[in-house]
Amino acid sequence: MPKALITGITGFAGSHLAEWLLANKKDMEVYGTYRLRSRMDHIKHIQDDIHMVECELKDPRSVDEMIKAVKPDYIFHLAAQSFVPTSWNAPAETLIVNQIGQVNLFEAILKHQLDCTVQIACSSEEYGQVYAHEVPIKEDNPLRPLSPYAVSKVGQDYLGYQYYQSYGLKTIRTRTFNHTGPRRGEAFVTSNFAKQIAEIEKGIKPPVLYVGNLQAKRDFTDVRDVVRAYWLAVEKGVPGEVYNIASGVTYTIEEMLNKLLSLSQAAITITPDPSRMRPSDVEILLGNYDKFHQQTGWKPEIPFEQTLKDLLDYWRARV
Ligand SMILES: Nc1nc2c(ncn2[C@@H]2O[C@H](COP(=O)(O)OP(=O)(O)O[C@H]3O[C@H](CO)[C@@H](O)[C@H](O)[C@@H]3O)[C@@H](O)[C@H]2O)c(=O)[nH]1
Repeated sequence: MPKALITGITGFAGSHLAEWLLANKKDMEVYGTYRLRSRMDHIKHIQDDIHMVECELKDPRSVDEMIKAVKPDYIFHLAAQSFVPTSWNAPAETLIVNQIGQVNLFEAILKHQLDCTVQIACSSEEYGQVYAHEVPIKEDNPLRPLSPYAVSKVGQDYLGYQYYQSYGLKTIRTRTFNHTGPRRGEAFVTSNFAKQIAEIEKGIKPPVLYVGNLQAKRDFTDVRDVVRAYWLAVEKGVPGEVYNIASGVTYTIEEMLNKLLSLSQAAITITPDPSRMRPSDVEILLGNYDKFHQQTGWKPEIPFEQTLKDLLDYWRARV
């Protein structure tokens, strides 16, 4: 049986991808890496159907042993320090986890001469400073990263390119724009606002919702559409290539907030919280996903309103 390995399977996208593979690729064995301190809540319901392997990506020996033991046919490299604000507080750690972790993975694959396809979770944050005439953004847009996180993803992206060119490692880079849905970490904006609304509805918190920069524009895709794209990337994508995964629609964070508020009966006051502002924030992300659509036929299917409703209901069931 072919084997799919998901780094970061205990996380948001990783757990959704594992679910999708179990439901749609019945001839595939699903493996995932975890660290001793990983929380298992997101995969508890599927733990009997997947194989979990302990691995610290920062440690080359740990990665080497994991790759030697699993020998995957497909790798979905989703594990990362993925929160932009953390990257200003911990830039070195962000670079080590994201870039060195990936180098360790690549080196282990080469050492064990695996013939596997590796999807790399790159990011629209890499585009960073984007000018009005450049949207919707195509893959050949200049990369002008505005955070240590974005720089770390540029590094992952270019390492993917370089290992393909140098060694023929079959990497496929996906530059995914913002994605959300149930299980989204509460630090990220959609989940953070949805959780605050759910807490206000339950009377756990006063009716005040704290916000950062509401003028930023983001292109949101449902995580369940995104993980389907990740499978199509390894199945139909061209090794060495890079693809945008996006919805092709952009909303200001304020418009997204208003959509969430319209799903609630609660009377809520919006209050700016200066600690939520960033040293520099990407003003607009709006992706052109034509290249990926032409290669794989993928397009997003779940409407944003449905995604936000599912996310709010997720928090309503938890707070
Ligand atoms: N987190 C957060 N963001 C806020 C808030 N208020 C406004 N924002 C704004 O909401 C936008 C989205 O913030 P995040 O949800 O934290 O996501 P991100 O920085 O855009 O990064 C996400 O998308 C990338 C792809 O573009 C991913 O690569 C990254 O891992 C992450 O998922 C940013 O412009 C941020 O300033 C708030 O209270 N919390």
